[in-house]
Amino acid sequence: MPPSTSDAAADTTGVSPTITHVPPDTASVSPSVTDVVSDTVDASPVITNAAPDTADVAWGNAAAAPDTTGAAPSGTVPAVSWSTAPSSPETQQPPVTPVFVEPAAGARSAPSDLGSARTPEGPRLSGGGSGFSGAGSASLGAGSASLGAGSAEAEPPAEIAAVAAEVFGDRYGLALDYARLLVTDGVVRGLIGPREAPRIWERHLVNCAVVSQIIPIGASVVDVGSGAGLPGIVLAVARPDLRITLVEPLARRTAFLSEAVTALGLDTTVTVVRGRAEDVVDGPPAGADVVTARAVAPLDRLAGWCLPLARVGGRLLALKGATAAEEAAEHRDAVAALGGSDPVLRLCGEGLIDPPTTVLEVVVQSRPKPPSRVAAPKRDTGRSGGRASGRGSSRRG
Ligand SMILES: C[S@@+](CC[C@H](N)C(=O)[O-])C[C@H]1O[C@@H](n2cnc3c(N)ncnc32)[C@H](O)[C@@H]1O
Repeated sequence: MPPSTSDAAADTTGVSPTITHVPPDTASVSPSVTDVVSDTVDASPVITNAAPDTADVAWGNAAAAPDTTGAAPSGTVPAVSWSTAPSSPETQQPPVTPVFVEPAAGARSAPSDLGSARTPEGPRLSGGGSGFSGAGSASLGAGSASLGAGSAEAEPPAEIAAVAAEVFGDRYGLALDYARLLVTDGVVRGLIGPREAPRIWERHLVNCAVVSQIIPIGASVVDVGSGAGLPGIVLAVARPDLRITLVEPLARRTAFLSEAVTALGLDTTVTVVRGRAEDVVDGPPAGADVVTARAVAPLDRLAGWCLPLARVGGRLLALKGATAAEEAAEHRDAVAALGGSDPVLRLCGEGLIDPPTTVLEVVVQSRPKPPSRVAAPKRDTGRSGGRASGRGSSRRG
């Protein structure tokens, strides 16, 4: 089936998914946005009691990222090389049991403390900051040696400031607080690569926020593999009407997420669950209207993890990179076998960012039958004169 529109991006030529253009907004700024995140901090000494990671967390631009080691197909997702080289301690731990992560103790519970950080009219491009890192927070900022420099980097560059203000609206100040957190504690604690700090807005915050264009009002959202909160916390910042669950298996990341949620005053709308997506399917995250994932795994595996977390009629929104269309075509059959629709390629933020954020949307159409079991050997009842044998066999007296 050819794309439904002819003005699709060049990389979609000849492949099948329908391409849907989300109505563009009116802003004229076209920042250069790419999907590449470079995180080289896996060796960070802050890693201690981390849960197991998987080999699928370093997806993306394998050629460009030294730590992707060819384990992942190139170009399947924004290349967030969050790390996890096979030798990482994170890979050597036993599986984790899903747990809810309590909000950080002592952190402030209401965003009102942020006060002057809110600038509904537009970006605050200078000023003393909101005192976010550390102020009233249990541990964010503690031990951070680079808050000053990081805080300066948290301001969006001029060319994207107007877009950021438009995308986040009256939550812009909160987005700025989150940016400040990412470029300070996020870097110090090894959740964000240092090189990401200067481009945190265009490559991460705005890139994720525009996906809210295709999320209905009041939706329940599960963000699988949130990492430092992308896109989950960004969506929570931009859209207070959403109820969001962040699912992330690594302890140091859920610790950061929990602290960030509390410090940003998002406790009432955001829940952090430590666990793998495939292990939380029987828990509260299940039955969601929308499941999001960015840079977590190729579409077939992602569908296997995420579709069971959505209700029938709910949707997986997989944030992907430039080769999304090819990935959709490659994995269409696998997704269908999992009860998903044909993936539809949706472009979010057109007219705001260039390139727009590419999302593969899959609707949950049915629940696939569980794999059939191998028939158990017939139990010998003894009536035929044969001998009952084997473990667990029994005779009636
Ligand atoms: C490359 S990072 C991306 C983080 C974030 N989504 C972003 O775009 O910046 C992949 C994340 O997926 C998580 N992850 C890997 N396997 C997972 C699974 N089975 N269920 C949930 N999360 C998983 C990893 O722990 C890691 O935080």
